[in-house]
Amino acid sequence: MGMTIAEKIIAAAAGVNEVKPGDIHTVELDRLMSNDGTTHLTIDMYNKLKNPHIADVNKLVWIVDHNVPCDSVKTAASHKKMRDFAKEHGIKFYEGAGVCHQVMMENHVTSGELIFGADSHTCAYGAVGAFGTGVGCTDYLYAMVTGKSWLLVPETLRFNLKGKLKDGVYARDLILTIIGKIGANGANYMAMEFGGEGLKTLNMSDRISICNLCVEAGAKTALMEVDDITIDYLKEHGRKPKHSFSSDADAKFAKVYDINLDEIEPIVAKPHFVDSVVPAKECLGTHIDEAFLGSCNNGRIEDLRVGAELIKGKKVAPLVRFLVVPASAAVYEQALKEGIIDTFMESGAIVMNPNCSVCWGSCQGVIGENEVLISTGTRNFKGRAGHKDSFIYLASAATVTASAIKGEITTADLL
Ligand SMILES: CC(C)[C@H](C(=O)O)[C@@H](O)C(=O)O
Ligand code: SF4
Repeated sequence: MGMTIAEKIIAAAAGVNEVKPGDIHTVELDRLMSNDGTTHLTIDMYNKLKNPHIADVNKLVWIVDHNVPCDSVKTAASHKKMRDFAKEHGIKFYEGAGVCHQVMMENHVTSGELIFGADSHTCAYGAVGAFGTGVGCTDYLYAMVTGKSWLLVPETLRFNLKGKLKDGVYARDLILTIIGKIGANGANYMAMEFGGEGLKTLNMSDRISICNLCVEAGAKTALMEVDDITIDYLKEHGRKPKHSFSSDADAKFAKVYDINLDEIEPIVAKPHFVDSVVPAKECLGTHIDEAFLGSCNNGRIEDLRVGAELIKGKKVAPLVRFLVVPASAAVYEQALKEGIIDTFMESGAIVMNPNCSVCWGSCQGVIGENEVLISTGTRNFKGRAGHKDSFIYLASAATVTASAIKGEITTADLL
């Protein structure tokens, strides 16, 4: 029987020839990422084990990214716990290097790997054809101690991409459209697989943005076919694929969607759900207090370029805060070289260090009561960016930047 990409990766990690949805398998994990959101809890549990040990320290990558630099005495204590433990055990450790998923993509992930991350957006790694999935710290600890875990083989939703996105329309608009179409529970415990001719028109940054957000439709993981764009990206970063899987012609999908990229328009997700999507044009004129360009979804150099091109020679609207936060130190450096940071500074934007920033909403840039934020972050749940009575609209880098310039929601073509 034919298999999907998710099934092939699980079969390889379980050391069996064939798996099918609903089977449960013990799997060997390739990598284990954890960040400052929960690692202190993992360490506390680890210290209570009867026989604490790490199966293979080389699999572990720990990243301080959510509250960087540290914003409270409480956070300082959990960061110190993480740092000390990483040092004692020789765990690969990053702090200030950027948002965990971007750091993982730049430095570690390769095609065909099976990766657990103690973070829900670990599905981003599907951009290079790796099975990444988010786990809680208990599952993380088990995997850390044994090097293994178990997986229920998910069904797969297949998205056949056709055509090409129009000018001024971005990957972010595409994935918000898909989430709006299938709903926040539309892919619960399923793999979302992307392929087709249209995929070849999307660069690695687009692919990361698409896979990253699939968890907002409930997906267990997201996966893209490995192609020349994947191989070139890996080569540029000094890596080779572990496996280059694509689905068999007779693979079984729970459902197949044909998506015509030419039909996608700029989209906005309205407060307080990621699937509350409408064409951005329906939100024109909505007053904003703050705009955020950053996060693991849209803080890459490609996103900053889009924003910088729009804002060059213009100013952020009076009394609006525009926070620009590169997703990694590497992105920041590249933006400096290209004069992009200068452009943002000249416009009156506030450029911050690489971190989760407003997307996480408990470190910097939090919004107050009744305030409105337009954001390239991943979530717009009530209170996510600050006060419980505040409002978040999600959109592409272009729509966010255009809105920062206008002081109200607008699209780039209307500037
Ligand atoms: C802190 C972390 C556990 C959390 C997640 O799992 O996604 C965060 O990154 C988020 O985006 O809400
Ligand atoms: S940038 Fe946002 S979505 Fe990404 S890891 Fe940080 S808090 Fe989570």
